[in-house]
Amino acid sequence: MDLKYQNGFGNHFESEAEPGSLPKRGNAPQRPAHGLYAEQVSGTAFTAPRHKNQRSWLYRIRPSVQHMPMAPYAHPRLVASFHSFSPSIEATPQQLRWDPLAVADEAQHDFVDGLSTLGGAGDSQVKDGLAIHFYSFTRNMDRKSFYNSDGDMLIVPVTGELLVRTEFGRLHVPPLHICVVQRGLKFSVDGVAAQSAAGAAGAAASACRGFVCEVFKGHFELPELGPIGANGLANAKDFESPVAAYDDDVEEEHLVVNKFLGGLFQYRQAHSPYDVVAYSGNYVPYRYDLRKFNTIGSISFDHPDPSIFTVLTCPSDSAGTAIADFVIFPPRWLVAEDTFRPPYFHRNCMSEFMGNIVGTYDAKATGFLPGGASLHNMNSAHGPDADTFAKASTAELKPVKVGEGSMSFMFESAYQLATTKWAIRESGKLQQDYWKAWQGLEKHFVAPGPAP
Ligand SMILES: O=C(O)Cc1cc(O)ccc1O
Ligand SMILES: [Fe+2]
Repeated sequence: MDLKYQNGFGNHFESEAEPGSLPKRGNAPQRPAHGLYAEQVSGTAFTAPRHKNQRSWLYRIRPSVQHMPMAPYAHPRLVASFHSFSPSIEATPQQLRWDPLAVADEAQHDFVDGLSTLGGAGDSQVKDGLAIHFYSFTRNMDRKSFYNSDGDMLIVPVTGELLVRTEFGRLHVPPLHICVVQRGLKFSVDGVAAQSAAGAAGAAASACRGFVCEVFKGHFELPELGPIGANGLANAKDFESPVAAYDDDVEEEHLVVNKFLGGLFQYRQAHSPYDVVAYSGNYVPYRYDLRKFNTIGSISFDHPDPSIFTVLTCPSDSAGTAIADFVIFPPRWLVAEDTFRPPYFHRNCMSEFMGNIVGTYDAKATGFLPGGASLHNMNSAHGPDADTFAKASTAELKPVKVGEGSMSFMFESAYQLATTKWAIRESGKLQQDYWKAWQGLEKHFVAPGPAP
């Protein structure tokens, strides 16, 4: 798909779909060019520190405020309250793993209706916490648009190429890419095959599936590099933001769905939300190709912690502690000497939700399938399964490339994650025997005899 992008993470971008649409001076001239309306969208408080401050100016055909009254919008599988006593929640510290997820009646769903909450923590009302959703859809959103007042959404496609239409222009997001659409920005998620099938409005050729991490506070940032130095991990230059583009059906009626305080609301308007002819600013959606990640690892001994695979982090107020880290496990060389090379046995004070996009993951010989997921909640012990342990304990330690053609990811959070009833019961995909993955680990200890 031949779309144009502007590169750079957190840049102050400028883009015009029609030349001369941006003001020559300042942001809010008395009469913007071409009869456009100027509208600011804020991503941080007006008074946020300058290095954190995010906002964009949109030059659009009609202002966003021109719409009909809001009304509730029903959604069966979106969960907002993560207290253990909430009727939608079934929380457990048990290690959990799911076969590839699906939604039984997904044929009728678009992206918004096809969201199913797997779990989360915290509360959007006071802007702290996160939610993890699975999405699955076979229908385009057409003249339906979505914006989230609860937080930013990081979208990880597993099956199906996405075309994400936003107020800022369009992003092509196939599997092995991710995109982030921030709080308050309108967007529509379609399947690419469906979009390009002229005349077949609505129906998609095949199901699109993937995962969403929604963060209720702040925004995703690039992680600190510390002693790694000025380069490495995800390079800022590889993040791509859209160029301005506006709809040709700007005068048609559109439905807008808003996620607010955990619930959904809807309104109609007699014009497209994708009527932005030009924009400038640093609050702009972006995509990233995971294959561009510069993977760093041990070249001596020991297995480094997976924080070296952090693509993006949404920090909490506690330094180095994330509301959500987005971590990936790309193909990489393992060369460490005298080392148990796969992920170690561990008990983490952070919660680890993982998904498999493609291939096999080096800690699990079987059972963690593309489209599947796992959750090792705070303090729940986990690590290599018995087969992986047996193989890695005796493997010849020559350089090996692991995960050729594979990609798994993790949303790691400082919060305890409460799972939904949908995730535990209704999805029908929870593996009941996951606990057995570690039961084959044998006792190898032999007490040393008394000293001679
Ligand atoms: O549990 C997991 O599979 C994720 C993970 C990977 C790793 O290399 C080290 C620690 C860790 O939690
Ligand atoms: Fe782990």
